[in-house]
Amino acid sequence: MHLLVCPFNFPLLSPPFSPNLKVVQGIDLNQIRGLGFDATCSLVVLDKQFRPLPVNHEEDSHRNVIMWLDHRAVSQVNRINETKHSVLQYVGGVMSVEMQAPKLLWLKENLRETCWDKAGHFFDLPDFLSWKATGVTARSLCSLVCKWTYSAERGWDDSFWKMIGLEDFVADNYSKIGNQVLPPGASLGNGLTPEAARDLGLLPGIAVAASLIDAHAGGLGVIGADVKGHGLVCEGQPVTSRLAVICGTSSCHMGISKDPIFVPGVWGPYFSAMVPGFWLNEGGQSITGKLIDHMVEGHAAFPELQVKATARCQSVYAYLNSHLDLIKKAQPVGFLTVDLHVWPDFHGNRSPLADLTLKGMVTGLKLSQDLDDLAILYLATVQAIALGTRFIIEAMEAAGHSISTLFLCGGLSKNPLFVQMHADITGMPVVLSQEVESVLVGAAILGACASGDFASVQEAMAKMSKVGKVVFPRLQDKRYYDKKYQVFLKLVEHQKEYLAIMNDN
Ligand SMILES: Nc1ncnc2c1ncn2[C@@H]1O[C@H](COP(=O)(O)OP(=O)(O)O)[C@@H](O)[C@H]1O
Ligand SMILES: O=C(CO)[C@H](O)[C@H](O)COP(=O)(O)O
Repeated sequence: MHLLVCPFNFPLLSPPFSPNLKVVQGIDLNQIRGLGFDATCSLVVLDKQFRPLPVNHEEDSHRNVIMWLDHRAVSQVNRINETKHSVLQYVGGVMSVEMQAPKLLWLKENLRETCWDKAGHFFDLPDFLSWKATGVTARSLCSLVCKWTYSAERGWDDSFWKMIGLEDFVADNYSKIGNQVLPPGASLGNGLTPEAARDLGLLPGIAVAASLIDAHAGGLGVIGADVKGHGLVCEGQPVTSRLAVICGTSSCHMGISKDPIFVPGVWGPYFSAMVPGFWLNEGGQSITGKLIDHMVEGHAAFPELQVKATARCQSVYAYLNSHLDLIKKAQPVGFLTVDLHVWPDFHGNRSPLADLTLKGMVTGLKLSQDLDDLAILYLATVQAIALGTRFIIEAMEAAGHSISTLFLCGGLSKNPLFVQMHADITGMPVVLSQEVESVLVGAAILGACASGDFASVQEAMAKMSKVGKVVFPRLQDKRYYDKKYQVFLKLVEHQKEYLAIMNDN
């Protein structure tokens, strides 16, 4: 049996459906039984005839997607948060500017005639993809619960939409944002339409699953693996002791529980939004991989790094890691940042502070800007991201989670330094999957459920997620990282003090 996975981790224009067909090269198409989608939670806007509508003042309908990390709707989200509506309890107490309600309100307030009045369908990107494949407009419970304030138990809350000025959705029974909701992995309609099959180079009628947001697919892809024989504390413990960390452009920290846990500043609790029957809390850092790229590529020594890495046929990150090994001498590599500290919120803080006004900070810069400086700044950035993970875990544990093991996936999990720093700084073992692209495993799990090959998502998770490597923390370095963490917390405290000084009249 082969399962096709189609990840779309980027916003795309509505038509045409432009897949990467390499994934099925050399495979007998008759063996492809199910198709699952995951994508970032970007907002796709279509008119009543399903044609793209512009989400910009230039009226360019080729740009009909508001990307997840777009922070245009700051005023709208502030007003939504001021309502203190009870649905906000289920998004960590504070709605993020990256969710869909503020973006929708922005469209209504800013592009009334060119977009809002003409709009027929607002989709989360994963739901757009499953609609495009099947013609079925049903939404996934995952996207609606996590980004649109839908409750798995109570459905839409009319009073919320009325209170924030989007009563339009209530009046038409939510037809534009979804009034048919299916659990991730449920089979959609008659499967792949002939038109989509032609576009994708697949056979019509294969099962297509209700989709997942990318981070949630990553969570499914890793969290249920059988860990026997790896010497892990989580062996024999409930799955709720595992935290899936999906780290790519951003990082998402997915923890599950049997009962709802309210963690201030951490999204959720969301019922059945990832693993059916479990509540999900989702911590996050809005930029992580993007921040590392930004720090490295913006440094004066980057051109020299590129030349040297290319000469060795290495990625810049592999080169930097080996360079750090050279300059560390006898000490552990992490100790190179004793006087260089980074606060990583260059795009605001998602969790646990839920403060989009926070900015990045670096302290300890010198006049020199050579390759050693670049490598050490890169290390301090990686450490800052790992310290941010520790900050999120502490908030989750203070609220009732009990986490013992991290399961990492996403582009950053290919970086051994990033993985080791997460182990050392959190003090927890890090499990990497056999399949590096675990987000795709999550999408394949959906396809396998839709095709009926597995009776439940849990069964598919247990069979399809596999442990690869385990990285243990260097506990002898704990004292050093505890001190780094103390400085980390001071940085944000100081940033708030600066703001207070500047705002004092
Ligand atoms: N081989 C690698 N070594 C180190 N870092 C990597 C590697 N590949 C990707 N990355 C990092 O991962 C990030 C992208 O992760 P990815 O999961 O592909 O992104 P997305 O979240 O957008 O799907 C990049 O920003 C980069 O910092
Ligand atoms: O909010 C999300 C998950 O809930 C986004 O989809 C996610 O953070 C985007 O991630 P990336 O660009 O790293 O794939």
